[in-house]
Amino acid sequence: MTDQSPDRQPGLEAEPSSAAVVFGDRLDVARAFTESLGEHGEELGLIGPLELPRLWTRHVVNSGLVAPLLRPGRVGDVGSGAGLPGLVLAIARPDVHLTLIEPMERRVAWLDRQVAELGLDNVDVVRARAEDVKLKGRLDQVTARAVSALRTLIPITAPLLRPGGELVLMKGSGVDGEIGAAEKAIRKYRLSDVEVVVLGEGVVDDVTRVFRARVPSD
Ligand SMILES: C[S@@+](CC[C@H](N)C(=O)[O-])C[C@H]1O[C@@H](n2cnc3c(N)ncnc32)[C@H](O)[C@@H]1O
Repeated sequence: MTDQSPDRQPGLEAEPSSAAVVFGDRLDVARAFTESLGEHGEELGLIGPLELPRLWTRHVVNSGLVAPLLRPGRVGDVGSGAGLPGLVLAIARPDVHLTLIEPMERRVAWLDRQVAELGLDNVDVVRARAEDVKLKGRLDQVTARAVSALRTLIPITAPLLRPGGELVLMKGSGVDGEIGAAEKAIRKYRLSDVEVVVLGEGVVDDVTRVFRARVPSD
């Protein structure tokens, strides 16, 4: 563990050494975001009262581990909430454009404020549900975390992808069961190259799992 910020808020997890591995030269921006989320997240209803002591590892580093799966292009993050993983990925990957799709007004206001305060020019925030957002068939990749089970998440995320686009959906240890329950949706949206990618081995104690799949190119 390293603690770069002796003034950090009481209760906020000290910065783990994995943060430097994941964020590299973007660590200062990730640190500013984490400190701001630690300071305001609970009062704004963005994180629960138990999250401060694990904010870095369970949320920020966990989200940032997905960054190497993104390709330069346009990525949509469905249900960004506090900015996980979308805003964190925008911090880690300034070469990728992130569109954060979030229906709740208060969360959208938080995301807009963070984009401005962190000086990010590769993010836009759209207040909408995934089902209603005017981005059908436009995105190269779609991410999501803690929005819903795959069997309901695939039908609201896959339509946003351009032909040949890719789902990059963060999931917990029950992902294999979710894939089984989502068989019908996987067939309906003709997903191919379905795999579970495990990220962070040797870097963090709790690995991150991603459901990755491609929609047809035609
Ligand atoms: C449990 S929170 C998770 C937030 C964040 N992704 C995270 O990992 O902390 C679920 C978020 O998804 C949003 N959401 C729920 N249904 C949605 C939909 N149909 N389209 C877009 N966002 C949705 C909610 O407003 C909420 O911010």
